Amino acid sequence: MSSPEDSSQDPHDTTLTVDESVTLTIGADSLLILDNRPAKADRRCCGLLQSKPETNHAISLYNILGAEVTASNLVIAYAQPAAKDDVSVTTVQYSISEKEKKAAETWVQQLLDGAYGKALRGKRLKVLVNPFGGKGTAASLYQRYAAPVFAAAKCQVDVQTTEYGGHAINIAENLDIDAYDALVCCSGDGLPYEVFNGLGKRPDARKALAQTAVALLPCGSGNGLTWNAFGTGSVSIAALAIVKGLRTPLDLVSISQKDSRTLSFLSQSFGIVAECDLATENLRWMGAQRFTYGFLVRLMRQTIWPCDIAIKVEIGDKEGIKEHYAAWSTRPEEPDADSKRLEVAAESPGLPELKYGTVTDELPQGWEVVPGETMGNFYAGNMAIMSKDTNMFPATLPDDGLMDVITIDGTVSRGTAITMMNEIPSGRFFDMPDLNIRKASAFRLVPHQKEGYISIDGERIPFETFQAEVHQGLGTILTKSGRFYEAAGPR
Ligand SMILES: Nc1ncnc2c1ncn2[C@@H]1O[C@H](COP(=O)(O)OP(=O)(O)OP(=O)(O)O)[C@@H](O)[C@H]1O
Repeated sequence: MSSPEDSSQDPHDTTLTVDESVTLTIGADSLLILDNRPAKADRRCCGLLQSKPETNHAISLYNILGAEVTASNLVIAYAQPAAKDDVSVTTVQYSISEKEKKAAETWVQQLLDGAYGKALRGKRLKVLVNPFGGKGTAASLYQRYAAPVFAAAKCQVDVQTTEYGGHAINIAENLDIDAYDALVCCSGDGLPYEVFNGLGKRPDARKALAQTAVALLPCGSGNGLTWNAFGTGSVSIAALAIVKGLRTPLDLVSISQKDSRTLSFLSQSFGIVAECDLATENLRWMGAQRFTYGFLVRLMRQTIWPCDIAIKVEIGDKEGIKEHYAAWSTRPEEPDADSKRLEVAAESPGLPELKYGTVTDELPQGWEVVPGETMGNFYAGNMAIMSKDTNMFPATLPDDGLMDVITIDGTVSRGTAITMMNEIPSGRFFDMPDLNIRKASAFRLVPHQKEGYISIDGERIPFETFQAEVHQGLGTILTKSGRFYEAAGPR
């Protein structure tokens, strides 16, 4: 423990005493502040003696955004839990003498090491704001809830408003990838979809996708990327998670149709889910409720969406999928995995070849043909949570090179369909007998009808044959823990 008289700090000493009798101790998970200063007798307001403010408290290290020694103060900025789903930036400040400065500087480094762990400090962020995302409030949400968090964490921020549909594709395609650590979208999942595709269009696509992490400040209706990466729908909590975020590889899926090839990061759907997503655009004002409303309306009609489906199945049974999830989630962390991935991407920077060709090629050998005459719901997921409380694919993993493919027959009773929908938040949905689920590396879907909806990450693509193929760990996102949100896994 150091005294105020000490002029230097033992780099392993976790306690610093400042301002005569304030002790600051860095614990395993939190910073403890014990303020033993007497209340100032002259702190009077309107003739009343003010009580000493409550300053003895613990601040979670995760919430510490920044700390610095200025000319005569030690200043610590942190995210303080505010309303139920928010944090706000707060600072504490203690005066320090010239003699105490050196010790304080050493202690600050120790505090920041504990507060940031393996996360990069002072990230350089390119922020894209979609003025029309969700309910059209992305710009004000950013200013009010995210900007102060980034500023307190000393992130370098470059904000750009998207000016037209597809603008984020152009921005990502032409981005100076060495100038930024992450591309942060202030929108729904539509902008990250464009960003992944913009990075994917570059001649150095693989390098750009490995180098540039993508993150989402949740300003849309679904916000799947934020839920999976950070487990929140709050802009301020997501901003804190971006500041503390760890680079995490993410499988991306190539979608080919005729001669086009695009990338998907979240999901591909055909049938009831695609319609709920795409045919309810006029109900944006309802927020996420529009998906549930769309589902119930379509369910009452009990529609089927006939198609041919062939799947390159890797794990075909639920127990096998759970075992795979458990084994993958508990595997030891490979040291230097991120730098090795960056090296590989720099050596062969182009987009990976398609292993299974495109829809114009013969169906590859060994794919399982799934009956689709009475298809009700075809839904493939690359992430677990599609929107708040919609843990649709609990066994997905960020970079196992597999996507989870769900099929539900359109002839199941309405009662069963409603029970299935109600059991999604609890996770019991996964084990219901009418839910077929496979882990796959590729699939092809041929619609029989002339018109309908196919949704890729919530974006509409032409209603015609498409093929999907996973590329293991091709993209990069920021997550809180290097994995998807902990609560999402299968029960
Ligand atoms: N200035 C703009 N004018 C018109 N369209 C825009 C503009 N900027 C972005 N877009 C379009 O907005 C769409 C993306 O919106 P966003 O990212 O908010 O996702 P979303 O999928 O609409 O969100 P959600 O469905 O979750 O509410 C993209 O299609 C994009 O091209």
